[in-house]
Amino acid sequence: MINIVLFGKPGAGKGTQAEFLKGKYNLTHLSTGDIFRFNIKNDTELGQLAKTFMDKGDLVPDEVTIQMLQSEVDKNPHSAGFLFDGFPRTIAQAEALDKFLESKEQNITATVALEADDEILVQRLLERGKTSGRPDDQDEEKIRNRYQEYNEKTAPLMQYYNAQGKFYAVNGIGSIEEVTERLSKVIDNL
Ligand SMILES: Nc1ncnc2c1ncn2[C@@H]1O[C@H](COP(=O)(O)OP(=O)(O)O)[C@@H](O)[C@H]1O
Repeated sequence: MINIVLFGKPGAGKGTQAEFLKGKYNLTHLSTGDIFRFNIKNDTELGQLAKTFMDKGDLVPDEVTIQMLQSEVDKNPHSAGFLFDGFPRTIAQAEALDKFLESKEQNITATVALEADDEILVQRLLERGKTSGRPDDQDEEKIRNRYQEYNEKTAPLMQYYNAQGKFYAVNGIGSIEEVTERLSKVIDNL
């Protein structure tokens, strides 16, 4: 069983790469962003709560996100492994995930980061915003706020996983296939 955290700044290509990796390694893909958006679309209680944070580019509170993620994992008891995309995003989430997996006699195998320059990513997101319909992609101020959230709350996770000897980084700039190839090399060597 392998459990991979796909790590990277907003727009780094996590969702795109996850689409390829989940099939290749037979993993259950859990994107917290996608799950929140699904709930917003269906106007659930969780969606209404998450929307107030997401629309501003703020993180959704940890308790809400952690609980949701755990229930998604529990919905897939026969999974051969998970690909976590957009989670964890804070140290509290990473600690909760470690504890939760430990209670199931599992752990995170590796965290793989997609690296890319902020200015390239902001342009990518603004481009995506033209067609995605995502309010958080359509306004440069909201995008900048997501980067601030990332730098303050998410970036420290690199150190967290590095201290566990589980952190790997690949260059996220290149064609989709090139980046998939780089990620696969890391995963194949785990
Ligand atoms: N693990 C998480 N913790 C808190 N909020 C989250 C988490 N995952 C997603 N979100 C919320 O959903 C938004 C969109 O997330 P995501 O789709 O992963 O987009 P991106 O990485 O492109 O910013 C985030 O800005 C945040 O508001």
